[in-house]
Amino acid sequence: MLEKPSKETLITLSGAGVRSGGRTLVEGVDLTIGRGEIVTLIGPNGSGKSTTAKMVTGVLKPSMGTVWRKAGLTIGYVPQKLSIDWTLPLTVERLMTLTGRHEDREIGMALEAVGATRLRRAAVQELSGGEFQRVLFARAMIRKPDLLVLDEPVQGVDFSGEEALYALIRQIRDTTQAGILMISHDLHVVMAETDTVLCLNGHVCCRGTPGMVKQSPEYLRLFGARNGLAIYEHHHDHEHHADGCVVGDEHEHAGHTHAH
Ligand SMILES: Nc1ncnc2c1ncn2[C@@H]1O[C@H](COP(=O)(O)OP(=O)(O)OP(=O)(O)O)[C@@H](O)[C@H]1O
Repeated sequence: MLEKPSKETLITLSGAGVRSGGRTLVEGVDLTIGRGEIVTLIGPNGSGKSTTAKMVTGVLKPSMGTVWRKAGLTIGYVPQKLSIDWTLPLTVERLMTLTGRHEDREIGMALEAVGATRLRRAAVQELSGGEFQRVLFARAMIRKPDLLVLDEPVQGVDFSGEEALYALIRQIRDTTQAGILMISHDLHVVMAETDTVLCLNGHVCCRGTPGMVKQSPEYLRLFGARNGLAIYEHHHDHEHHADGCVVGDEHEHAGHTHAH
């Protein structure tokens, strides 16, 4: 019998890291994202999630290790924050064309794909957190990227909005087969469809598949049943100093305390 071909690799980071101003921001990151795969980065503040995402998007060059990208790889990026002048009137339609010219039809299709058609002529300033996030997704998807990088996509969105956004990410993955790299603002709860979770703290502390939320009484007790989410259980084989350094490692780190 023929073996099922493995998913096309979009990007591979091998031992990748960044040093800046004499500090190691993150190091030793091994990470592969294939077509249709969802990889989630978790870790405390300052643990190197954004730095790793920036190596993936190419905004930052690794100072150690390598980053390999499929030839012609297109990346869509949904930032954590968008620096726009909130005092100037700006419609959703205009926001979609700020960084590139797109036909009316393309804008319409991108907004429709994220369920935001009715927001086309709305003022960006008046959107709810979840609506704004959808519009940012549409803006990233308009280039039909092979890889979508989402920096804390559900931050500031309430529980039901969060579920709706995860459903949208799932739908985008299913329909476009884009690879997805997501930064989670939560240390324990990640999207259930996540194929691989990487827990960072200046380096990769642990990695694995998330456990199913429905099997976690602790989670159910806290939040009740929620669809589309899962608990990621941490299993680390090392301890950290108060500054985030691994006990037994002598070099300098930029991270913070991380309880194991
Ligand atoms: N351009 C830079 N120059 C120097 N240090 C930086 C730079 N960018 C980030 N850092 C530092 O690198 C470390 C990792 O930052 P990074 O933004 O990757 O963390 P993060 O896990 O995304 O944090 P958060 O959850 O707070 O967004 C932090 O200590 C940060 O202060």
